[in-house]
Amino acid sequence: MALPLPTTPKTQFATPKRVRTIRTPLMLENSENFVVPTTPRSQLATPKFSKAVGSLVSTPECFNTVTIETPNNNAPVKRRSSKGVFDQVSNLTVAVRIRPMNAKELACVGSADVVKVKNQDLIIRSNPLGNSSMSLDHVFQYDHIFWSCDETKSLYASQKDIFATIGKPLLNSAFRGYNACLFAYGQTGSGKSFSMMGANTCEIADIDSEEFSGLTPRFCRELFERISNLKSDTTVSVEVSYFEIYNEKIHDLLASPNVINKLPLKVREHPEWGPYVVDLSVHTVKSYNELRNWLILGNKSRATAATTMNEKSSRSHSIFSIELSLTEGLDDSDTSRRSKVSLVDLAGSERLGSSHNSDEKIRQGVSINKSLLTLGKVISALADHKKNIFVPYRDSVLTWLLKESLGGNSLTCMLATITPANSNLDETLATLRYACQARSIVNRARINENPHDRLIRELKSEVQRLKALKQDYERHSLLNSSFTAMNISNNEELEELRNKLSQAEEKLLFAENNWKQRFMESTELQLKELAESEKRREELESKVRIMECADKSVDLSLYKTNFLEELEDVLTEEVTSESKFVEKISEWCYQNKLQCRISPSMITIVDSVNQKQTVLMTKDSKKLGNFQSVGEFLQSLTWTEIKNKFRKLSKNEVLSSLDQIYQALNNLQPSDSDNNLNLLFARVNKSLQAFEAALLHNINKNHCQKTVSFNL
Ligand SMILES: Nc1ncnc2c1ncn2[C@@H]1O[C@H](COP(=O)(O)OP(=O)(O)OP(=O)(O)O)[C@@H](O)[C@H]1O
Repeated sequence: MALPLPTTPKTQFATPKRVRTIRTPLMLENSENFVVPTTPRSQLATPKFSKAVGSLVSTPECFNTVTIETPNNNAPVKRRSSKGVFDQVSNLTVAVRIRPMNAKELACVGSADVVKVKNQDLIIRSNPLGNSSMSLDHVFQYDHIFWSCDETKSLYASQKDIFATIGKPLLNSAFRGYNACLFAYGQTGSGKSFSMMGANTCEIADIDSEEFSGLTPRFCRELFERISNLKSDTTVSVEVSYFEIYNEKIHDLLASPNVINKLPLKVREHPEWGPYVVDLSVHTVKSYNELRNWLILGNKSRATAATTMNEKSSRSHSIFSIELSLTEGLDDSDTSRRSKVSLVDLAGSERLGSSHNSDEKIRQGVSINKSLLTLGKVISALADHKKNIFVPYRDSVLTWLLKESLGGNSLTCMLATITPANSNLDETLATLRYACQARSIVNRARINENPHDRLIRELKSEVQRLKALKQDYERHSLLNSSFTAMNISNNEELEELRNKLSQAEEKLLFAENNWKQRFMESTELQLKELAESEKRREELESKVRIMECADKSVDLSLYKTNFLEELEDVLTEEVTSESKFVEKISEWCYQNKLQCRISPSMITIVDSVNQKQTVLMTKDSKKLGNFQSVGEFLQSLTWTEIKNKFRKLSKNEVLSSLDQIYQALNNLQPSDSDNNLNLLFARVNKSLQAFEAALLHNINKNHCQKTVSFNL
């Protein structure tokens, strides 16, 4: 689309603040191909916006105004570092894509294409005072500018070109073990989803179409192509997850249908791996087709809402993540690397006021803006490069989750999408300035690998480097063999190099041996544990076998017991002849008022009235059968006279003795706290009382002899 021919401004005007103004001769311009300044780049650098100078410039008739909006030259330039903590320190790669004008934009009264790409410059022409006779050109520079407005022109950048320029380098990085992130930023309808996913994100044919397929499917396709070309001893694992952030809430786009739309997921931060989504479903994929199915499923689940700008405009931020793990080698010297790739399609960045939305959409817009607003704050804090500046990553879910991708352990690319229509000029300028600022962000990426692998890899590359140097020197010294003086110095350097090389080789050998040793130790330990658990498993299995066997073939009914039956048996057990004998004797004694003392083997019968006693053995029970009655049997026994050694006690004496015992017990009463002793005393007391009662009850008084006898 041709730019309108600018006419020379007649009056002085104020250049917008924060931009440096230079003057371009108007004579050199034409409507087709206007010319941008040929000033060397270093001179064109614009100071940072925050420190930028505003100036009032009087523009002569023959000049049009050009503002250079590229970030200042003090921003860190791309650099690599093989030493130190980080493997790669580099600025965010920023690319801009311009889509063709759509029917609606073309139909606008006075519609015009205000975007022009010239060499490395992106030029936006504006009429600051709404006056078509005055124009202001904003010149921006980025790492890549993709002009996708007319495919018949050579400048045209197709989906394939875009992937080749910004997608492939990230894929290369992922295979080397770096985290990577690609995010699309721009106003609604500017082509973010088209660039990231394709024309129609829910159809296989479109996702795979050579013409329309976007960055994400191309990335995944090439990922599996490369995997298929890897060495056969490489073990690969690919896991994918897909979620959206909608109204600051996270929804899993790949969760099973019964989980979907349930409670939003939460973000947590792991000290080593950074922020992550808790309980997000992760799916292992073995082929591109499998992965594409998940991608389409996720795209279908995305929340969409119509806006005035784009019928199916997405109001959510979506993040598709791929985790790639590679282990090379099948023996003890294998090395493994892993990387996480995040492909992010942000929601439209336009200001809320520019779309006429319902309340719900305004609410969505507020949340979307919160995330994008925080993204803006994060980008400006990171672009500032001041030490200890606070970066508000945690102020929104989006920035928290993108923390590693913005100024962290990741190689990151931002794709800013814009429309060429003059009706979107403000949004376009805002997007481009945002993108400019993002260029200053410096990421510090590390290869994600185990420390041993890292050490060995670094030493190997050092050995390679030194070997190459040594060969160079040797070749060099051969060529110059005729120059003795030079030869001497070369020899010295060669010697030094040899030393360095042998030291590095020694270190490498040591590290490899050390690693092998540790590997063997841990393998041994694992084998031991395996053997232990195998043993336990066998024991358990054998127990199970025994139980199964017992269950099948042993008749346990024989061992069944019935307690009540057994008790009954005990109670009804046949009384032995001896116990019957003891029973008969004691009964007879009781009836005839004789004392009968029973012990296990003998019975002593005392006739206290006649002062006689006899002893019979229980084992003589059979003798009872020879007599008519127990009395007869007892009379047949030998009775001996009782020799009374004890003085007979009077009742009073007995009672007073008991009183004394009670008294003593009272005096000896233990303390309240000694429960066991108290219990014992209570029992003694009770026994004494029982004894006393028994005495009184069984007393026989003999008034003639003034004696009492106790029948106990
Ligand atoms: N480079 C392009 N070439 C042709 N058509 C394009 C291009 N970029 C975008 N479009 C078309 O423009 C329309 C809007 O694009 P897209 O849906 O990608 O915008 P978006 O920025 O993702 O919007 P939203 O923020 O609402 O998601 C679509 O119909 C898409 O096909």
